[in-house]
Amino acid sequence: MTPDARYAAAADILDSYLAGDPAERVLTNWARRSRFAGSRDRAAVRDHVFDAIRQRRSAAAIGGAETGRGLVIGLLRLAGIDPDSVLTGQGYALAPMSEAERSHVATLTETERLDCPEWLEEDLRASLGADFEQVLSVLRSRADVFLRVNSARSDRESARAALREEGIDCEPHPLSPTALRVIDGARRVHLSRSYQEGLVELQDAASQAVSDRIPLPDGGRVLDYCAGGGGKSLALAARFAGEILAHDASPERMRDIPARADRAGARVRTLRSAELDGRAPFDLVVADVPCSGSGAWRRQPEAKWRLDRAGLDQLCETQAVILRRVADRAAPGGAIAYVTCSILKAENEDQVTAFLAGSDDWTCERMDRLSPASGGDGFFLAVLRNGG
Ligand SMILES: C[S@@+](CC[C@H](N)C(=O)[O-])C[C@H]1O[C@@H](n2cnc3c(N)ncnc32)[C@H](O)[C@@H]1O
Repeated sequence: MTPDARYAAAADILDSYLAGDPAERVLTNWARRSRFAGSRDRAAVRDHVFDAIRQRRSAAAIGGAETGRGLVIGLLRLAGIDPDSVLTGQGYALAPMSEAERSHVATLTETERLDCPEWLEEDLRASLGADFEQVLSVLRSRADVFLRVNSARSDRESARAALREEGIDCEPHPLSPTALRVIDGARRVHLSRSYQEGLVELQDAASQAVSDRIPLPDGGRVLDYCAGGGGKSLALAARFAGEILAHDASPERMRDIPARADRAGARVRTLRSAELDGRAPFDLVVADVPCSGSGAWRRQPEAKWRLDRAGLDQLCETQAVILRRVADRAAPGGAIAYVTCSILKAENEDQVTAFLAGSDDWTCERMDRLSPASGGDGFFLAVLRNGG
């Protein structure tokens, strides 16, 4: 495909996304239909699509329309590329710009320029304070790919050298002693020996930093209550000699955990909800709760535009319920590690304050906020201790 044809394909895919289809599904269907598209074409089209979604508001304003075509014109202008050089009408390129499109000039408001959802501006300003502009700007860019070195199997420099031999170039990242940022060869990671033999896992650097800061008990029982695919469970297992029990309200989300744990040589056992009471109490419960994902909008930009007030309120309610539920399962003297990948106070500090107000036996031992400006996703961690 020519570079112009890739932009045309992105415009079509963006039209379906704007009509309500998940971008990932539209991309997969497009790739199936487009046998002529090689792996480089697919990667480039995908990048255009997700770049446009990350910058949806500013690109629509600069492009003159919230359509696939408008977003592509806006995206090109934002990148300093003359749209006339791409919308040529030749071959499979988009049709040339009309006079109205060519002469469109937009003066963007600050929230448009920062791709901030209008309705959430006040909450984000209150949550981020002086960092509002910097964090929102960072969230408009692509996320880095990070690996976690499995410290039970290797050290960071040896893993880095093994990856280099397989054509994957990495550098250490300051957020965590196990974090490697992939500089080149990210698409080769899944097939690499280092990955398949459990030397490294894919995990955001800030997610690793959060796991590093969770205080593990000396022995005893650890429950990962919202385990999902097991990212936190596996990171903790590398530092913990005992068994980690993984649970999720949707057990199908944990289906990859046994294979991932085998690869890493980790002791992680999945539990069904009905089995929880029989294993309680726990010395540590990790509650990596469902949240807005606002700290990870770089990685999942669709979530930014999908979120609304009712959805956020519902998430906050679920988080409060989970906190109360896990508190009932913690041992005397035990801890809860409350984690979100949100940058919103309502899901972070406000949840901790509300929980402590209703729970005399509990205190907050530490609170950490990891900003997306530090290179990884935005995360929040509160360690709550039961005085017993
Ligand atoms: C942020 S994700 C977990 C990510 C995971 N810990 C990791 O590090 O890869 C939140 C998870 O919470 C689960 N969940 C949602 N509501 C829940 C509930 N009421 N109880 C337990 N898990 C829940 C979701 O299915 C989802 O997998």
